Amino acid sequence: MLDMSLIDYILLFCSLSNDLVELFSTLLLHIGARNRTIRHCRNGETTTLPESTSSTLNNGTEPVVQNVQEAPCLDIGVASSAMGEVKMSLKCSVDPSKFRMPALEAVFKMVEDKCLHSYKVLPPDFSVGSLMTEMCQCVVQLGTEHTVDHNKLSDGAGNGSRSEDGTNRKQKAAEELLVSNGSERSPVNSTLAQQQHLALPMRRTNHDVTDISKGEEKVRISIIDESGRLKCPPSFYYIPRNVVFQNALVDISLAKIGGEDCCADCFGNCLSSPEPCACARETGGEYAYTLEGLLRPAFIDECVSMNRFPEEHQKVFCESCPFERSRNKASPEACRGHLVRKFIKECWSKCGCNLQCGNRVVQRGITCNLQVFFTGKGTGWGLRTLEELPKGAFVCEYAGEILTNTELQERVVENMQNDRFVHPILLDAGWRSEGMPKDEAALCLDGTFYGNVGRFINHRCRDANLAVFPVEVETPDHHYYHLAFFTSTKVEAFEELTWDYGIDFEDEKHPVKAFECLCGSRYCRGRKRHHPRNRRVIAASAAE
Ligand SMILES: C[S@@+](CC[C@H](N)C(=O)[O-])C[C@H]1O[C@@H](n2cnc3c(N)ncnc32)[C@H](O)[C@@H]1O
Repeated sequence: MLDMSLIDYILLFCSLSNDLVELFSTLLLHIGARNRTIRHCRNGETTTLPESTSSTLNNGTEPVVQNVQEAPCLDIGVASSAMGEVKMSLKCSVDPSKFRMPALEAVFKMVEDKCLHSYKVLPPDFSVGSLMTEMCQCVVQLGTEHTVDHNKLSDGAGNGSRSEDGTNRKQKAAEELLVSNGSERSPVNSTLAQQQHLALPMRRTNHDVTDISKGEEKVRISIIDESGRLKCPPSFYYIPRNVVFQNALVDISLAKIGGEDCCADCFGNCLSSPEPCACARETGGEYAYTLEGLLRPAFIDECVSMNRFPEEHQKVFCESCPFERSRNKASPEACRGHLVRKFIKECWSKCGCNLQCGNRVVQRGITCNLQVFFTGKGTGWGLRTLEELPKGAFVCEYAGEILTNTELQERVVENMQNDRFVHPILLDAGWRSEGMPKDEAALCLDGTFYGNVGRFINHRCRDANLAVFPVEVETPDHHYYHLAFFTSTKVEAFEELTWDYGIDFEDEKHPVKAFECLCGSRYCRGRKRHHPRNRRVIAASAAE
């Protein structure tokens, strides 16, 4: 359930604490000259109570005892004084004989746990305290700015409620806002376009809106729409690194890294030492990267060959395949096999080298000049490079939420109902070494709600210019790993970056084949097929 309003949060909060009286009266203390109160009942009714101009608000020292009804109501009050101070209060009915004030910390903790359990997708930094702070900020913002209706702006992860015509209201409102500011953003030529960027409806207001990463990456990542449509991509939370959604067991611990899995005795840059260190063992005794920081051509060429001619490469077959079970739980088909992938292993915290060591490329993050742009080719938004990139250059990771296969199944069903994209990628590249994991252990990455620029990379059949690699950084096993994109060929400035999702467009039951491919490649596998738009689910397997 993604359309939870602030009031729902607050109601939930109050239902948990079983009717708190003026719990947040300490948020902003002072006398109110104008009071506005909304009564919100758990049966869904909302009433605006008459505005009052009393000089005081009940400060909660006397419990306000309303009738303890079956559908308890919450009064949310905001009062402002002539001094410019604002006081917010929540009043709930309570049976005083049964009520003892709980500790505020305990209440916050309980609400946070409950929210996570009930609503599944929450910002990683969600807390009731920040929620209440945001509420205060909204009051101040709405009360002090009259030129822009901020109520219309999305503050969430693209999960705004849907209006009757099925569109996302928050998204629409953001678009309206952009249109209203459109004089600055009329269609532009590509030179101008580099400087003019589309302001996105982001969650916080105190960051550079022309940087889609919200300052989370070392480089600014601009976003642009040269088509003049003045639309935004569906909003999402930018995360530069993967985060566990809920149940995925990702064991990142120093104790798990044995002496043979790190190079504790190294110093400086491992690549300049005469002998390859222990971290190069995974890649056959030679480092995956060159001294120039590029992925070696042999790695790239093998990966490209795997994508083009999968039948010529080694595969493992599951007895009971988690991927097939996620496609059809009742009667899963036989496993189609998972390609045995070559892993890259980077040095990490237990190694003696430094962060600038040549064997630490992915963990240093994005360094090239990227831009999210509207392709205008029917493929939606895409990612391009603004500088020429040589073959083997690291571009970005595919970052997202780490889910178990079970969680993924639930999410796919939920989002199909809501007609929303999901972008999961199965982390199956290491299944050979551990046997086949159970659904709760099989991991995947989903960049739909929380993701980085990787979520904008479009598919191209066969001759894509990116190749994706499994990269071990913090964990020595192949259960959890990073997915990193490297250029598979030289890429010109302003060229779109693409990768081959590995989609079998002929496979009717495959959740991946949900779009008609418009990649434009001469090798295109999916151009002629047309699929219903409401099956827009992408589940590219890293092993395909
Ligand atoms: C991971 S997203 C890529 C970013 C996406 N274009 C966007 O606007 O957010 C994958 C979705 O992009 C679209 N897409 C990607 N590659 C495509 C292609 N070759 N042809 C048509 N649509 C494509 C499809 O709608 C697909 O579901």
